[in-house]
Amino acid sequence: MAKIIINGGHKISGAVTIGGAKNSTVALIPAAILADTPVNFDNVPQILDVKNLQYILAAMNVRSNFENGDLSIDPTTITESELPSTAIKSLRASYYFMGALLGRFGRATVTFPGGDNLGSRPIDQHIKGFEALGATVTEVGDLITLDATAHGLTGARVTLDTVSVGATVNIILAAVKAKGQTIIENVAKEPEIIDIATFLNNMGANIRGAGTDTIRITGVDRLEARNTHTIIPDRIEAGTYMSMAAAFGDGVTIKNVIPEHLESYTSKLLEMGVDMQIGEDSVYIGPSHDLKPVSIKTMPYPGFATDLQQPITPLLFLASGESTIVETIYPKRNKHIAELRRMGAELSSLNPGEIKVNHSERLVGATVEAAEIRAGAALVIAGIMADGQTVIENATHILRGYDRLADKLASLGVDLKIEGVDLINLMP
Ligand SMILES: CC(=O)N[C@H]1[C@@H](OP(=O)(O)OP(=O)(O)OC[C@H]2O[C@@H](n3ccc(=O)[nH]c3=O)[C@H](O)[C@@H]2O)O[C@H](CO)[C@@H](O)[C@@H]1O
Ligand SMILES: C=C(OP(=O)(O)O)C(=O)O
Repeated sequence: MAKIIINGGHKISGAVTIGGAKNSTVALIPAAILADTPVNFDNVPQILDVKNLQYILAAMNVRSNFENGDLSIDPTTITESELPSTAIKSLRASYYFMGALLGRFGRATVTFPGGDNLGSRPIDQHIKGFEALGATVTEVGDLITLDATAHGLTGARVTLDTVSVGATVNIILAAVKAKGQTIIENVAKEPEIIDIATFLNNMGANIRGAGTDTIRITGVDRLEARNTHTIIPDRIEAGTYMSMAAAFGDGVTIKNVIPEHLESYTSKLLEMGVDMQIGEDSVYIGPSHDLKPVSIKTMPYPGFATDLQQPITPLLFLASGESTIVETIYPKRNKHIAELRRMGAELSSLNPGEIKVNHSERLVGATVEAAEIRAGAALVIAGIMADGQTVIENATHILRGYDRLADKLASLGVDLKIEGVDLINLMP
C-alpha cells in the first residue's frame, strides 16, 4: 500500500510544469483502439491510470510504449479478449472501453468500472446512449455486455438527463464509426471533451460542437492518425499547485497552463485576495496576506470543478472567516474532512454536500488516509503546511492522477518520500 511521507512546515518556491490532463488521457487511450493505424500522443502524464490502461490494452493484443511523456499505441493487431477486471476496477475511465469496443467490434463485455469513491456514480446515461445507437445492453452482476452485431450501430438523437463527462465521451466513441448522424444534447462541455474530439477529427472523424451543449457526429468508416496528438494541460493539477502555492508559497510559477480552462477557479482565488499574475500559459502566485473567506458551489464546466473543491480547502484555512462549499456534483465527496480535522483543521459538514471551512491557525502532522484522489491532494497540501510529519496512507489514489508528484514537489522544496509503489515503472 503506497504511503506519502511529508516533513512539513517549509515554504515552497520555484516553478512547476503541469502535465497532460488525466481526464483527457484516460479517454484518449481507449479512443485509440478505434484507429486503423498506430497512434502517438505526447505530453502524456506519468500516472498509475496510464499504466493500468496500458495493461488493459495489452490484454487485447494492443502494443503500447510509454517513454518520456510520449505514448505510442498500435491497435492494428487488436483482438477481442477478456479484460483484466483488477485493472478495469482500478480506474473510472475503463468505462470508455464500452464505447470504444462497441465502435470497433460492435460489441463489448466490460466489468463495471472502478474509480474513486465519491458516493454513487451511476452510468445509466452511458447505457441510454448505447441503446439509442442500437446496442442491446445486459447487466449480470458486475458484468455489462453490449451488443450491436445484429444490425450495427446507427446514428440517433440522444438527450442526456444529466450533464455527464463520461456519457458524453462514451457516446462519441460509440457513434464515431456508426452509420449516419448522431446528435447528443445536454452534453458536458469540459475542455477534455474538446481534446478528444480534436484527436478523433484529426484522424478523419466528423464531430462538431464539442464545447457546446449539442454535439453532432456523422459516422465515418476509417480513422487514420497522421500526426502526434499533444494532450492539453491538466487544469485540475494546475489548480492543485495554485492552491498549494497560495497556501504555503514564497513565490511559485505554474507553467504549461491554459488560464481560460481555470477561470471559475482563478476568480475565486482573486476574490480571496490571492496575489496572482496570469500570463499566456503560466500563472505566478505570490505569498498570501489577509485572505478573505469565499462561497463556492461546484458545477459542470465552466463552473467551479468538483475536482478542485478539496484541493482549494487548505487555502481556505488561511481566510479570516468561514468559507462555504456546496458540492452539487458528488454531495458525498467529503472524505477529506475527518482527515484534515485530525491535523487540527476546523471544517465540518452538517448537511450532505455542504461544507463549512473555518480559519485554522495551525496544522500539525498526523497519519491520515487518502480515500480518493482529490481528498488525497488536499492532504498533501495540508501536510506541506503542517508542522511535523504527515503520513498519507492509501496514496495510490493520489498517484492515479498526479504526474511525477515526488519530483515536482521536491523541485518546489518539499521534503517528502513515497513508499510502497513501484516507482521504477513510473519513471520515464
Ligand atoms: C475520468 C473522468 O473524466 N472523470 C471525471 C468525470 O467523471 P464522470 O464522467 O464519472 O462524471 P460525470 O460527469 O459522468 O458525473 C456528473 C454527475 O452525473 C451523474 N451521472 C453520471 C453519469 C450517468 O450515467 N448518470 C449520472 O447520474 C454523476 O453521479 C454525477 O453526479 O467528471 C467528473 C465530474 O466533473 C469528475 O469529477 C471526474 O474527475
Ligand atoms: C474523480 C476523479 O477521477 P475519476 O473519475 O477517474 O475517479 C478525479 O480526477 O477527481
